[in-house]
Parts: sequence; C-alpha cells; structure tokens
Amino acid sequence: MHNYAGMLPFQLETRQRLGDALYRYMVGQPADAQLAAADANSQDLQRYRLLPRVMRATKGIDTRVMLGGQRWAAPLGVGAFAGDVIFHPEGLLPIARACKRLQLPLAISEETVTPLAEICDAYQGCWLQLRAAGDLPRIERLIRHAADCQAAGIILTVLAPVHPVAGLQPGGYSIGEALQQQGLRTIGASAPGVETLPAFPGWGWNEIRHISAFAAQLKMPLMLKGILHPEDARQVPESGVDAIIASNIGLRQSARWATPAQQMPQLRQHYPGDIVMDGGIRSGTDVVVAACLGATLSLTVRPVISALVAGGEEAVFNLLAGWVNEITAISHWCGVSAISELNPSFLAAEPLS
Ligand SMILES: Cc1cc2nc3c(=O)[nH]c(=O)nc-3n(C[C@H](O)[C@H](O)[C@H](O)COP(=O)(O)O)c2cc1C
Repeated sequence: MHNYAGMLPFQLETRQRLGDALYRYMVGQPADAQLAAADANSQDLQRYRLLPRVMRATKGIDTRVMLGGQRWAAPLGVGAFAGDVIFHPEGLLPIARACKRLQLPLAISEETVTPLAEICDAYQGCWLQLRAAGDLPRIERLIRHAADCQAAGIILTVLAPVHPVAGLQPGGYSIGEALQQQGLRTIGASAPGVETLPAFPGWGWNEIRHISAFAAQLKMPLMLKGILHPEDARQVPESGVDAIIASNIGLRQSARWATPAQQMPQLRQHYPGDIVMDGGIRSGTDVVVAACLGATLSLTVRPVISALVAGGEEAVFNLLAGWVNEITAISHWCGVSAISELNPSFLAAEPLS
C-alpha cells in the first residue's frame, strides 16, 4: 500500500500526522488492486524517456500556457480532492495562497468544506469541480455560485469519484461519513457531509450539452474529467465543452482502468482541443513528458495533500515551485522556447517496458 500513489513527499510525516485510516484514504488503494501494487499512472509516465536537443541557440523558455481562456505561469495545476479540512485546519486556503503566488490553477472539489467564496477571495484562479450526477438544476445552481464567486471555470467529473458499495471506498474510508459525523457541510451539499448522488447517474451527451450551454451563458469554461475512451473524446467537440481531462480518478475505484499516459496518443488523435493530464504526476519532468504526449497542462493531487499535511502553505509552495523550476530547465534542454513546441518527437521511440 505504501507506494500505491507513487513516492509522495513527506510520506512518513504525513502518515504519522493523519493516522493509518485517513492515510489509507488519501493513498486510496482500491479493493481490486494487487497487494503492494504500484501506481500504474505514475509507472506509465516513468516509462518515457526524454530526448534533449542541443545547439538550438534557444535564449530562454516561456513556460506559460493558455487554458480555459486564462494564462497560467506553467503547465501545472492542483487537482480536486474531497474533505479539505480533514487534512488541514485551514482546508484549501494554504494551497490557494501557494497557487496564487505561482499563478497556477487550483481545482476545488464540490466536496470541500471551506466555502467557495472564501477560497476565491484568496485566489480567483480556481475551477469548481462538480460530479456529473443528480438533477440538472443542482448543477446549474452550483455553476451560478461559481460565477458569482468569480471562479475561473468548471470541471465536471464524468467518471464517478466514489464507489457505490460501502466498504469499497478508496482505502476503505468514507469521507462523507467522516464529515457528517463532524457536522461539516460541503460546497455541493444541502446537509452535513457530501451530497448523496447516484454512482451510476445515467447521464448522456444531452445533459453535457445542456450544462455546457448553461456554463457558456455565464462565461464559465467547462472541462470534462474522466475521458479515456477515444470514441468519447471524438464526441466532445459537438458538446460545446472547452477541454477534457484524461483521468482515471487516480485509480481510486479500480486499479484496472487504462492510464492517461497510455491513452494520450489515441485521445490526441481523436480530439483536437486542450487535454489536461491527471494522475501520477510526481515531478516537473513528468509534466514535460505529459506535454510531449500532447497535454496542455497537468494536474497533481496526492503530493500536494502530503505537503499540505506536513508543512502547510510553504511546503506546498516549495513543492510546486521546485517542479516549475524543473519544467523550465528540462524543456529548455529540449531546445524549445515555448511549452507548446514540445511534441512526441522529444520522447525516445519506445517507452521502457
Ligand atoms: C483524498 C482524495 C480525494 C479526492 N476527491 C476527489 C473529488 O472529490 N473529485 C474528483 O474529481 N476527484 C477526486 N480525487 C481524485 C483526484 O482529483 C485525482 O484525479 C487523483 O488523485 C489522481 O491524481 P494524483 O495521482 O496526482 O493524486 C481525489 C483524490 C484524493 C487523493
């Protein structure tokens, strides 16, 4: 179980502070994983090696990227996680402040306890992440709330982030129950805990088209998280959605989903728009590999939670700033002057098996 999420920073300290049950939830090994299995998302990224390009006379590298109509300082952001105050007394706020200092995007789970308005007051570069489940007026209400808080956009998670069967939740821990017991309400819920939503929502492209038209009216960019099948990717442009997030939700419900790194070439072939990579990003170099595979930006989650638990805002800032420095150096050595110039030609022909 220790390395299921890949090597995390501050691993021992984080485990000590969280205690075994909560640490297991963060790591999130699913019931169908092999004992002591490694994180396939991270492993598949590690299989790629980069090709430096020399004598290109590049004077500098511009790491900035455009996504969702906004410019970010580097192709890196922090992804969504539920139950922020369980991990730190200030919840997401230290991460929001670190992201503001670095001008990197932050996704906020609708299962966050800290009010959205408070987080957006600290930093407006936030995307509200909603579960594509339940009735449409609830989603519309939350999108309007995000627009009122001047959030930067919306992420709709279309692959369920929860397991429907009690006891099969990631790491065998129910964050909803933990929050409910403490009387804590989350952004998307009408009562303490998290909103009870169907695990198999039965949504189709009609619902996505409806939500994307609604979000467009409010000038909120919309991204779909959890796209891995090329046929799904092919249908995205007709739905009005602005970008997709290649993600298996960190293999938290099943260890057997394909990995984003594995699917990127096919997704790139079938979808012309922006693709965000999520899952297994554990260094700035992983971000460069993702950019070579065609990702506009990569999201990271568990390393940031680990840093938050162990050292608050400064630890999160130092972690992300270190990765941004790595992205700058490695892409410079690839001989490019902008991140968008990275492409599969910078990857050694055959990934290691
Ligand atoms: C503790 C925890 C809670 C999470 N909660 C959510 C959530 O509420 N919504 C969501 O879309 N993904 C959620 N995720 C999944 C992450 O956003 C991300 O997809 C996954 O952790 C893979 O990234 P990583 O390998 O960098 O951690 C959660 C992940 C963790 C570790």
